[in-house]
Amino acid sequence: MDRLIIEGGHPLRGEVVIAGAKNAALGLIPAVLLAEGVCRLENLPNIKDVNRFINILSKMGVKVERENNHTVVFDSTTVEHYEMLDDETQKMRASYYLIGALLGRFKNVVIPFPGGCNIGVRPIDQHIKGFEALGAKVDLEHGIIRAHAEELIGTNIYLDVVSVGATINIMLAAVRAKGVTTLENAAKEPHVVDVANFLNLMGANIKGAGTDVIKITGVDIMEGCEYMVIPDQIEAGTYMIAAAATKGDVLIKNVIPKHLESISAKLVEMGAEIIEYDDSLRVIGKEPLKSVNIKTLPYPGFPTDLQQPMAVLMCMAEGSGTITESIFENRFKYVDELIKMGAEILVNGRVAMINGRKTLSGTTLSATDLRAGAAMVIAGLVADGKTEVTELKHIDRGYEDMEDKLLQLGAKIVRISE
Ligand SMILES: CC(=O)N[C@H]1[C@@H](OP(=O)(O)OP(=O)(O)OC[C@H]2O[C@@H](n3ccc(=O)[nH]c3=O)[C@H](O)[C@@H]2O)O[C@H](CO)[C@@H](O)[C@@H]1O
Ligand SMILES: C=C(OP(=O)(O)O)C(=O)O
Repeated sequence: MDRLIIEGGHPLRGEVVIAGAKNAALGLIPAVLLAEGVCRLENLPNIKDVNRFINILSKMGVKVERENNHTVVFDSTTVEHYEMLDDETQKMRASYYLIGALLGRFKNVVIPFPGGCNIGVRPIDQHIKGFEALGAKVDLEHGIIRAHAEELIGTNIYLDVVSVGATINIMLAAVRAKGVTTLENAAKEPHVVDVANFLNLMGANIKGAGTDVIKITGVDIMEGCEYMVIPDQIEAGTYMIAAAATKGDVLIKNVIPKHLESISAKLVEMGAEIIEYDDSLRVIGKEPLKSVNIKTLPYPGFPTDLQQPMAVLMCMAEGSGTITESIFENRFKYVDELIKMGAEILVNGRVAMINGRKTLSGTTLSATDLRAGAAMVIAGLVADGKTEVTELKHIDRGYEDMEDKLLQLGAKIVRISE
């Protein structure tokens, strides 16, 4: 099993280029199944989940041509399969988008229940409610999801919870429904907008993505197109936090600063300096950092995917603060790992109270999930002595070349492969 060995105490300095967004790419890749033509996606992040999804499509009969590590051409015109019970499909969360895309294309789909980070129950009832409202019959038995529709018919759908996955999934099916679908209480994340923009370029008619009411007028034909994935808000936020935590000075390139406002605002409140440019951000870590209170919320609120790295930053600050996790009910498992380093964190239900103590001591840590893994790495960068991070399979699902990027920034980090 691979592990990272990190020698702490070296401020990050220099430039880092942010990859395409994992959670946008994972919506765009299945969307190519809706095109009667060739789609070319640029700026795909070179991460395990993306490569896994590309392989799944290839096994389904999509012709896949990799131009390079970040650009892939997909031709799904000859695909006939709507059943994908492969093991790989259940290893990732985003395989749930095959339901919307295959219902849109074939009115039929058979896939296993999706996997992904173990951060809560993660039901898909809102996805199913949406598909059923569009006219599909959905069965979930023995861990297999089967959905079928004679025809999909546009309708009004109100999501009971703001769900990124349900919003994108319902859009994927509704673009090929007859008539108009109005999706209310929709998620507004940048990746929802990215998938809507891609679908519109293919010929769909989606209005309102980025607001909480999305109107989708079904179309009969969608064509191939070329599209570039947006930069990863969460990867960018991770390096912003790492720069502030190590008291470094990092220019974070290829970002959309607007998508990072909630993170920039918290870092400034803590005392870091942020300079915004058109498509980059410079983060200058300052001493002392003050603790803050954070509540995770759907976009444009503070993203749940960054609360773990933020917890490490709050360990390095003066005073005490809280993190309230309002999206997932079990996203504090990583706290036990930080406590091994001497962190003072008390979790009570959805709230973690963190006493900043400005030092952590290196030890062996397990990346319990993807963003916990990022938090462990940042903890290693700031800790006294040596930290070893195991279970890198989680980090590899969502961060492109993390150790190389950190090495370029002056971190002392090495991956041991076994
Ligand atoms: C592949 C991908 O894009 N993953 C992201 C996606 O996950 P995912 O799509 O799973 O997250 P959702 O936005 O759907 O979940 C938000 C909340 O709604 C609940 N819920 C969701 C669907 C449903 O049918 N019923 C229900 O109750 C969830 O349990 C959770 O409490 O958005 C999350 C929230 O921004 C991010 O942390 C994940 O990185
Ligand atoms: C929770 C995440 O991923 P997934 O939904 O793919 O498990 C994440 O990206 O932080």
